[in-house]
Amino acid sequence: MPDHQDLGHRDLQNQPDHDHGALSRGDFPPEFTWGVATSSYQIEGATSEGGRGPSIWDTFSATPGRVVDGDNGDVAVEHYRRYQQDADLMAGLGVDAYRFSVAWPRIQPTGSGPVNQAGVDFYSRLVDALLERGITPWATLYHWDLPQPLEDLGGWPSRDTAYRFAEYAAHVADALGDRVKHFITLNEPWCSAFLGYGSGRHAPGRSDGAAALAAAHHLMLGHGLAVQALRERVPDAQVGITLNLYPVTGAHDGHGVDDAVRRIDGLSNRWFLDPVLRGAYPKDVVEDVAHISDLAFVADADLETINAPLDFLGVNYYTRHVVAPGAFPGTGLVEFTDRGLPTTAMGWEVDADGLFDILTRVTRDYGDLPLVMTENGAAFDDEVGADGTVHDPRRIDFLAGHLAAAARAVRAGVPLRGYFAWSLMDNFEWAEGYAKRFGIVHVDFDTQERTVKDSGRWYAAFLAGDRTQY
Ligand SMILES: OC[C@H]1NNC[C@@H](O)[C@@H]1O
Repeated sequence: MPDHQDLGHRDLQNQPDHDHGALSRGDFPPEFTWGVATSSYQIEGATSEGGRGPSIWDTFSATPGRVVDGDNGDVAVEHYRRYQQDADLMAGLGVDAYRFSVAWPRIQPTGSGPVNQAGVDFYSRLVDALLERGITPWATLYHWDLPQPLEDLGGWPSRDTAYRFAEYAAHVADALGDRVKHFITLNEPWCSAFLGYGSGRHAPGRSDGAAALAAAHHLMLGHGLAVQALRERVPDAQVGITLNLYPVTGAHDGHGVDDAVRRIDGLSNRWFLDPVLRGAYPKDVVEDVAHISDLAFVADADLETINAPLDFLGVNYYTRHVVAPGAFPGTGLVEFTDRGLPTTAMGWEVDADGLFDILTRVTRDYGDLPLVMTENGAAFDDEVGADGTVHDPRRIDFLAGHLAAAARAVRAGVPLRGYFAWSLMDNFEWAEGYAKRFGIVHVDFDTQERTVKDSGRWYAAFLAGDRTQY
């Protein structure tokens, strides 16, 4: 069991803002884990095969107007049947590890009850395919595909869903724990709760602030209960959670900007970091949300359960939040703005310094718990050229710049233990459908042909020890 002491504020060595130059995997600790990441609904397809039940994303993407071009994950990139080919792709890239997610509706089609053996068998085959190629499996238990029948019973705003999640975690541990020793309980509970139940931009598409706060709590409660289930069944496992975290910067230094930064840092980062790593909700944010919810859903022992000791914190980093007080200062309204930096196809500013800032902040404020970059990458509009190659220099620049920032964080004292590029291959980008390509491997969605992009070749060379400029 981990025994990380919270060192409180640490004086991390200051580093120059930009140290352009050469970079190689030798700039990271020798035991550093290098991988690629995906998730079940985004790549598997075969949504009605192998006994799989419907998820909230099947329902959401079938609802007109919810997903660009009416796209859905029914076919995706056919990973369910092409997993051997995809494992070969990963071996060709030279990755140490592969972060995938287990689809709850494949394991328990209704979200509870006995396991669906065909679903268990698929992930067992996938794990064996990885191990045969010397690739370490990292399994995310929940990457947003909640079984629809559980949503029909109340979804994450309902406390019972947390208990169903712990039961599901136990089934996965029993099925895969003999070979899988790295588990991530949840991917980005902020998205599941606030996009799924707050803004409605993600499944199940509800817009109810109080429900979103209840969902966030029960996701974190499910996390804590799942950690217990994993520890009991796989005592030698490394267990963590993945949070999408953002450095938050004021657009200017005028009146009200500090409060805008505090509010957004609170709701984006501390609302999850504090319960999971400190066992308490941040008091200032509790006040910020008091007009939405009195948090009556919090039971006495919940925060102790949520604050389960972890072996690592997964950090997903894509960009920084730049904020300013809204049109009516003092009302708590905040506007998101930018700094005029180049953006990715998602409209997210490319800001590698933000990676350094968030990693050093987490270590400074939350102690020396090992960190793993469980996602980092960029969407750009890639095309296969007449010669069959995919030139994506901006993605190479993005990856090189962010790896340099990660190396800077390591030199500053951040206990960074791994990096997973998002994503292995182009896939279903949620409400954006297939219009946004994050892969280092291109997929022709009509033919399913995979083509390693220049960025995939670059990553493979980097992993092979080549030095790269950035
Ligand atoms: O938006 C890019 C990625 N962000 N984190 C969660 C993943 O499922 C997304 O594809």
